[in-house]
Amino acid sequence: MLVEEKPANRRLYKTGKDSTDFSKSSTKVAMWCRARHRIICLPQPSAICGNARARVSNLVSQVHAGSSKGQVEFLNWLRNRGENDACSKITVGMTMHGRSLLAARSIQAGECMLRVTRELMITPDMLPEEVTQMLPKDTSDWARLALFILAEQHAGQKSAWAPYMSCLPRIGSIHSTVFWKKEELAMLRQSSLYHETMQRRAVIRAEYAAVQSALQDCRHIFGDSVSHLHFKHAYVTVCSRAWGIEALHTLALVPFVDFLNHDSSCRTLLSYDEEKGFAEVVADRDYVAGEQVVISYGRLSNVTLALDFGFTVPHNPFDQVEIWMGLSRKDVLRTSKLKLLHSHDMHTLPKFDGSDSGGNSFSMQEVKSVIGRGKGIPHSLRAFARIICASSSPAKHDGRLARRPLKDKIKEAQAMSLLLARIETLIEEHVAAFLALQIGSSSQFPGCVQSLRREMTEAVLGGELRILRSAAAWLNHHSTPLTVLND
Ligand SMILES: C[S@@+](CC[C@H](N)C(=O)[O-])C[C@H]1O[C@@H](n2cnc3c(N)ncnc32)[C@H](O)[C@@H]1O
Repeated sequence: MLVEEKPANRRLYKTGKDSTDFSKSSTKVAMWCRARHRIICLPQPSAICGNARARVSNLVSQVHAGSSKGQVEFLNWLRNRGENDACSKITVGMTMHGRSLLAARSIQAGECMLRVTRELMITPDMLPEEVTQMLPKDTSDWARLALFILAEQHAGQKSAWAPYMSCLPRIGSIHSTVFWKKEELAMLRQSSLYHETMQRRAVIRAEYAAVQSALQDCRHIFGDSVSHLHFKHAYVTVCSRAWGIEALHTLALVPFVDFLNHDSSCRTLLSYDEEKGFAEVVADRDYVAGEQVVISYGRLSNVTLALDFGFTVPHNPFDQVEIWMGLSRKDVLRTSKLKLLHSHDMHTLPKFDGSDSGGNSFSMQEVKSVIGRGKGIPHSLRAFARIICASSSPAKHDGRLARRPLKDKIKEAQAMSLLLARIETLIEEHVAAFLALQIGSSSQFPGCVQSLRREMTEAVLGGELRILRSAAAWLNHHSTPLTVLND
């Protein structure tokens, strides 16, 4: 059987469009759930809510209530703006996850913990008009909010948002893989996170280039020079804190709400009430006074958490792994197989030069049961494997049929074996990367930043390995003619 390997630089294959398309595709990816006029808002760029059990360790003993000068100033500023419903039950403090929100008194599940008004939200249209006029039309909302932050930070104490701006992360304190050194990122080569990070960097670079004239002509707003690092830091700050507010058709920074840390077991989301014009957070559990209050950023894998937010969670129930499958150039049936794939909406990605790569990337999740139906391994991936394995020119309707197990059990077993071989190769590569990480002496990762990034790498590779092994166990069981599934 002939299988084409993943192209060396998948970034160019992933969208087949220029890098600035990230912002548009992320807008599409973002999801909101509507309940009457109340709309659930989700952090962007990311996805939906989660309910699995893997709690953030929010030990009360590690919590320090809000006493720092900056935090007191921030809370006073919030009250002066009339946002009393924000902080009547909640206060600001520090935990092992940085600035955090804490219950100021006991809170019951189902209770509204905090409420903030529309006026507190920072949206991209709040950039000064003279800056907006200088921006290319397709400047993303992320870039616009990044420029807003840079402008307000330049204004310093004169900014109406100064107490909030001073609470935003400092340069060097966000651990998104976008900021990792070459040798740190190299540890992640086996993961899709590596390519996604390169892609994100390219997007930020392109957006930085596109806003140059605004930065240069509005020095009175931004200061004499905004370096690429400053812009990138502001951009990633937005990625790690902004929410998509569908009712307002916008991305928004929501001060105070963005001090909430993520817990993958939490079912609490931010919702926006269109009629009353406020956003609120309702508790999904009881909290005792002083305990850290958490929210869900969505059902996010460690790859997304590491890229967008700069952290990972252990045993993340929403982990995924990307698998590349492609038709070989040497396959004599390649053209007819490609035609068949395309006629059944099974896309193959274009290469940088516009030609067809003959393959695609598939997201796989953990397969929970070896003897079950293999939920977690996408049907489209299995169909792709069946089509790769076809040894005669497939009939027109075969694409649809390929989504079901083949009637010929030997052929079905061959297709599943092909998939298994691909997954076993990935397992070997992941194990080798994992071993290299273990062997790497601590002198290679001297400081706490390095050891944190090493832990993040372990969480990403470990999660992917867990999924790959679960799929291999299922495929091992279903890749002989005796055990293949019947539809
Ligand atoms: C929306 S902000 C939350 C407030 C943040 N802790 C702060 O200091 O401003 C998101 C950032 O909080 C941190 N964070 C949130 N949840 C976390 C978690 N479960 N584990 C580790 N860090 C977390 C990460 O640094 C992330 O980029």
